[in-house]
Formats: sequence, structure tokens, C-alpha cells
Amino acid sequence: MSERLVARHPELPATALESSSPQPRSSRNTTSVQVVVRFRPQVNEDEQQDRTAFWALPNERSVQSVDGTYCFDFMRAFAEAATQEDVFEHVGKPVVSDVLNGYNGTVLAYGQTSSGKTYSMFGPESETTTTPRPELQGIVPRAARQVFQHIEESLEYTEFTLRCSFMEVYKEKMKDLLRPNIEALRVKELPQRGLFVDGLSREYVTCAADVQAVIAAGLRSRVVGKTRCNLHSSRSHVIFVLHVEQSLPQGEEKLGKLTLVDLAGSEKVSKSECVGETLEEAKKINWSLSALGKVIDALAEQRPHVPYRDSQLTRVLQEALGGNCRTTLLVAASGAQQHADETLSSLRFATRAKSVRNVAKVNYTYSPEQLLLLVAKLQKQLASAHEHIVELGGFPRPAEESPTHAEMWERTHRSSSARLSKRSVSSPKFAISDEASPTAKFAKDLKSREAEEDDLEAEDDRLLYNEATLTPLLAAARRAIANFEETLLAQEKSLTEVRLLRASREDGVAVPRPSGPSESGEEQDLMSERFRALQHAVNARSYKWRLQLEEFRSESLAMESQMRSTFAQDLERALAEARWKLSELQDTEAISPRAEALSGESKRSRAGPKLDGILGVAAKPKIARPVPRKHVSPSKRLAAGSSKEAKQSQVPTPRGVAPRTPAGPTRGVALRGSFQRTVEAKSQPAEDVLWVAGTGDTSGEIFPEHGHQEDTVAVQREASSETPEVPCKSEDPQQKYDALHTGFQHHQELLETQRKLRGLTQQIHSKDLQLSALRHEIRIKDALLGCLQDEERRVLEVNDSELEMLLEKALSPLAAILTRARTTHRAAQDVERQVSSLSAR
Ligand SMILES: Nc1ncnc2c1ncn2[C@@H]1O[C@H](COP(=O)(O)OP(=O)(O)OP(=O)(O)O)[C@@H](O)[C@H]1O
Repeated sequence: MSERLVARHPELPATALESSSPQPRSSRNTTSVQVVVRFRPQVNEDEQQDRTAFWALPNERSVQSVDGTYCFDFMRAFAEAATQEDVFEHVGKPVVSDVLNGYNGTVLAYGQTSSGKTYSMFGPESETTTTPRPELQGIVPRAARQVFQHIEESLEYTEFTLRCSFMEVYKEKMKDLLRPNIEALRVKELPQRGLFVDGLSREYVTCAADVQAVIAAGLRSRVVGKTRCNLHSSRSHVIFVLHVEQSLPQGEEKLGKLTLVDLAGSEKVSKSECVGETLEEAKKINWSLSALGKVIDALAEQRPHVPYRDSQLTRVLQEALGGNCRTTLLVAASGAQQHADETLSSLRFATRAKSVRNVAKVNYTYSPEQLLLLVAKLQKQLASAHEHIVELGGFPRPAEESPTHAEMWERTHRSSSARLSKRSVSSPKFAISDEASPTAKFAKDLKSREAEEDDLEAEDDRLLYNEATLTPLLAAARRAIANFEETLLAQEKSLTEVRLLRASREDGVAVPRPSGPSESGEEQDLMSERFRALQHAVNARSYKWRLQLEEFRSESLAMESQMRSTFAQDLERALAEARWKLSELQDTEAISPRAEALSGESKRSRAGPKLDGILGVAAKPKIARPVPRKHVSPSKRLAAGSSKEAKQSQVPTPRGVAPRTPAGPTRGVALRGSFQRTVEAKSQPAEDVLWVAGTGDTSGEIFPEHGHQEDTVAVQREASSETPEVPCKSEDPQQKYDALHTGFQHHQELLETQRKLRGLTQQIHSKDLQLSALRHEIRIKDALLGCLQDEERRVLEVNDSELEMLLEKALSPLAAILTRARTTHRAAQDVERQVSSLSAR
């Protein structure tokens, strides 16, 4: 198979070429990649039951996520209902028109696996039959049909030569699908031919059926595999190329190249569940697609380097991406929610691709006659140019030219002497004159020498003037350099000190400061002062924190002691209460001589030791009731009524029993509880009058107040009677005494139990207090810990950031000084050089 080499002419007049052909998409050569998106319908049950995530809006240009989060605009957005014909009308047809106009045109189908790329490019039946149903045919067969239709309809005499090639890139290896036994094709680049795939076959095709047969044959050789996402998944990128050569009536030629690419689909390995060989394929596919993405990114951002060589796919598509080509990207997608991530990523890729710009040119070859005419025209132009030079007597002097030019010349001459000396030799103007006649050459030489002499004279003057003005400047510069060097030295010392100080702070070790003559330098002093100030600040802060810590501690101790004293007070109060009650009991027991006789032993043996056991104190005969109690000591109350008698008799007044008094009112005291059942007092004559009643309450509290009579205790007393009623019917004093004594015994037992209870309650209360004290202590300790941690962090932060700041402050003037010193040094060197060159002259 022979191949014709086609030279591309960059500035072909478009009108001449396009007059007999359909109009191209843009009259300008720079076009951006056109991007269209096509949504395929839901093809399986899973998808049909799934929600929709993305859809094409009715304006046929926008794609939006259903929740409204994303919206993308493209040249065209095809909804699921779009037919193959709709897609071809908007995607394939314009590209084919461009190709027939002599441009290179490419359609790239991109998208995730199973998104409908192969369906769109070839159609569902292209592989299985050479006569697929026309309505199902994809872009490739339709493009072929359009080309042949154009040929048939063409009125002008034009000779068409159509050839097609079909190749795949499988696992980074290129294979000819029309010659499957030839493997490992390679991309080559020649200056005249540009990029091409070496060894790729080109089949002549004469009708659309031929193309369909080529497609079917190629697709059968294409590597496909079964994955979970697609039962017929393409495992390679396929590239179909239709070369359309047109020989026009005047002998010139146009060459259009239609490249139709069905890329393998990107896939998530986790989703496609591929293993073994299919997994390897998936890796390569994703890898080459990511290389494609990088190329698109580089082109979109107009980076100087585009990584075409990263993969075979991008290398072979180099022309379509950013080169001499009009390119359309067809992004196939599924709108189902389960593919939302992949669709979003494809849409983002598509958006980036919109920014890629190509420079498309018509591929035009002049006919031999046209070339001869062009050569003759150029020769004529050259001759007239030569004549004009001779007429002018050589190369014109700059002074005679326009003022702008003269100014520029002056400026050039005022540049450095080195450039001046070379100018006359390397100037392209003189190089052109070299090709002129000998006279012109001589004239040019003469003029150039004159110009050079003038230049040298001017330069001499300039240098003399410079010497006079620059010598003092040089001296000043030297002085400045010396000063700067000194300052630099001092700065370096300061810097060393800063570093040492920092190191010492980090290690916690005192590092001796460097000493030297620069110690007295102002900068260093300033630095030292700053560091001292910083250290003081840090110390002050740490003292402040320590102080706070101590305050916290003392506060917590104060709280603790307060709690302890409260607890002690409570204990004391309880103890006093117990003592008081004991003394009351002792008073009660002493009411009758018989009882006293008995209780002389028994009150110590029964109540006393028991209470002593509980309270740990010895019962005393008479103890005042603790002040905080509401009720007043009954003994005092009794004493209020018959204080003299009570004092005279020196007998402790028992609680609840009115002492026998010869005159005056007898106060009654009620006892609540079981005592009621034992002693049922009625209005009966007796030595001691006691009315006892109760509500059955067993709290054991004694109510000396008359105010409680109504609801709890009824106390009646015979104020006028000398002989009080006794709670016993018997007149026998012994029996009376027994009854009374039994009542006291019960009462004492009751009191004992109550005291035990009280003791236990107080113990519980004290435990509670201890517990809450402990909790409080824990809270205080937590707060202290937090404070300490805060302090530590803040001190560290403050130190670090202040040190950083200080270092930065110290370094920035250093850098500025260094730069200034260097500049001055350079200037001084320049001056020195000039002076020495002047001296040499
Ligand atoms: N527009 C459409 N209308 C009806 N069915 C479609 C359409 N697009 C795709 N399909 C069906 O979806 C399935 C997948 O399509 P296709 O093989 O073209 O996907 P693909 O992108 O080429 O996948 P892969 O990258 O894995 O090769 C096929 O069964 C195909 O017939």
C-alpha cells in the first residue's frame, strides 16, 4: 500500500479552499475542544429501580444533579431518549464536514465502563453484522455514509481517495486490528509527515459497506471481556481513522483525517469485581486514562510541558489534543444514582477538556503548476529588492532613516562596549548585504568601518567622562563596602548569639555567649537587650502562673478547713445534745426517792454505760442543752415555774414528770410513743399527776411546749390539787412505783434506740461530708492540673513564637544588608573594570 506524503501549508487562503465545500465550524484556526454529554437509558433491573442522580436539562446544553448541587454546561447534553441520529447530527456531522474541508477531525468517546461509548461510536450491532440496522448505527458508520454521500453529491470534478485504518491500544501496546498478527506498532514523528503510527495498515474503501466491513472485522479482533458492570466490556482503546484525500481540478490536494476513538471505560475495580487478567487490564486502562487526564490538565492550564509521552494512548492522540485538529469529546454517562460518583468525575473531566485549545489548519498541497508560479513570483520579488539596494548605494545610514529608527540606533550604540565591537560583524543587516554585488559590498564595508570609527570615538568620549565622574564614586563604594562588611560581621555574630541562645533554651543548658570585638556593636546590643527582655517576660509569666497556682492551693485548703470545722461543729453539737439528753434522763430518774435509790445503781448500769458506749462520754448529772436547738432545756422551764423549790431540793427534775411541789402550778410534760400504752393517765388522785396521751408517733422527740397539746399530747394538770393523779388504780405506793418505773424503763430503752439511730445518722452524715470534701478536692486538683497544663503550653508557645519572630526580625535586615552589599560590590567591580579598561586605552 503506497502512502503519499502531504506537506501542510500554514497559510492557505481559506476562501479558495472552502468555496466548493461545506463551511467549517469556525473560520478561525484556533478552536477549543467541543464537549457533548450523552446519558444512556437504564439498561438493567438494578438501574431501573435506582434513583436518578444526574440528568440533562431540557435546554439540551446543561447537565444537573437532581439535588441541584452540580450543574455543568456543554455544547450539547443528550438526554436518555436521544437517538443515534440525534447524536450524529450534532457530533459526527460537523466533524465530517471539517474533514471534507481538509481539516483533521477527531471524536473521542470517554466515560466510565458500560456508559455507552461503544454503542454511540459503533452501534450495538456493528460487531456482529456488516449490515446493522441503520437506525442503530453509531457515529463511525454514519460518518462513512456521510462522506460517501458527499462524494456522490459533489458537482465539481474532484478525485477522492479514501483509506481507513483501525487499531487498538491494549495494555499500552498498539495493535493493528486489520492485521491482528502484526503487533507492537510504534508512534513515529517525521518533520514532513508529523506524527504517525509506523506499520499501521490502511485499507482502501470505496463505499459505506466497505467501511462497515472494516469496522466489523476490527471489532471482532478487539479485546473484550466480561465484567460485573458490562458483559461485553471493551478492554482496549480503539482508534478508527478515515483518511480522505481530495485531488482538486487545478491539481492541488486536500487531506482530511477523521479519527474516531472509542476509549476503554474507566472502572472502579471494587465495582467491576475483576480479577486476574481482567484486573491487569483494568489497571492499564485506568493508568492510560489518568495519563489522558494529565494531558488535558496541562493543556487546559497552558503549561509549557504536556506529558504526551506518558502513555501510548496520549502519544497517538497528540494531534487531537492541542494540535492540528478539530476535536469533539463525547462523554457517555449514566444518570443512575449507583454511578453518580463516576458520572460526576466524567463531567469534571469534560469540563476541564472544554478549555483545551487546538490550532487546526487545512492540510493543503500545491499542485506543481502552482509551485512553479510561486517560485517565479518569489524570484521576481528578490530581484526587485536587490535593485533597490543598489539604487540606495548600499546599506542606508541610520541617521538618514526615520527618527525612531535613529533613536533606537543611538540607544544601541550607548550600550556596552563589548556588544558594540561585535555588532558590525554579526548584524543580520550586513549579512544580507554580503550577498549583494562587489561594489555594494565595498560600499557596505566602508560604511561599516566609518560607523565603527564613529562608535569608537563616541565610546572614548563617554569613557573619559565616566572616568572623571566614577573615580570618586568608586572610592565611596569601596568605603561603603568596607562598612557593609563590618556590619555583616557584626550581624553574623549576632546571629550566632541568637542561635546559641535558642539552642540553650531548647536544651535548658546555659551556653556561654561568644565574646569578641563585635560585642560592643549596636545591633548586637539591641539583640541582647531584646533577648533579655524576652527572658524577663517569660520569667514574669511563669511567676504569675506560679502565684496563681499558690492562690488555688490556699483557696482549696481554706475550703477544706471550713468543711472540717463545719463537720467538727456538727459533731460537737451532736455530742452536746447527747450529753444533755443523758442529763435529762438522769434528772427524770431522780424524781422519786425510790427511783433514786434504784437508779443510784441502775441509771449508771443501764442508761449511762449504754449511752457512754454510743457517745463515748460519761453522763453528767446536769448539762445545759446546746444553744442552737430550738427547744429550751426542760429543767430550765421547770425551774422557771418553781425555781426555788427545785434549787432547794437539789433534786434533778425528771423530764415529763412534774415535781411534787407544795404550792404553785405544776407544769406537765408529755411523752410521746409507746409510753402511752403503758401509762394511761386518768383524773385519779395520786401523788404525781401525769396525763399522758399520744398520737402513736415513735420519733421519741420530747415536746415540752403546750402548743402541741391539740394534736399530739394532752397534758392536764391539777394546779390546785396537792396530790396529783397517778396513772395507777391501785392505792398501793409500791404498785404505783412499779408502774412508774416500768414506764421509765421503757422510755429509757426507747431513748437508747433513738440515740443509736441518731449516732448512725450522724456517722452517715459525716461520711457524706467527707465524700463531698474529697470530691471538692478532686475538682480543685483537676482545675490545678488544667491550669498547670495551660501554663506549660502557653509558656512554650510564647517562647517559640517570640523566638521565631525575633529570629525573623534579626534575619530580614541581615538579608537586606547582604543584598545591598552585594549590589554595591558588583557596582564597584564594574567601575573598577571600566577604570582599568580606560587605563589600558
Ligand atoms: N443509548 C443507549 N440506548 C440503549 N442502550 C444503550 C445505550 N447506550 C448503551 N446502551 C447499552 O448499555 C450497555 C453498555 O454499553 P457499551 O458497551 O456501549 O458501554 P461502554 O461504555 O462501551 O462500556 P465499556 O467501556 O465497558 O466497553 C450495552 O448493553 C448497550 O447496548
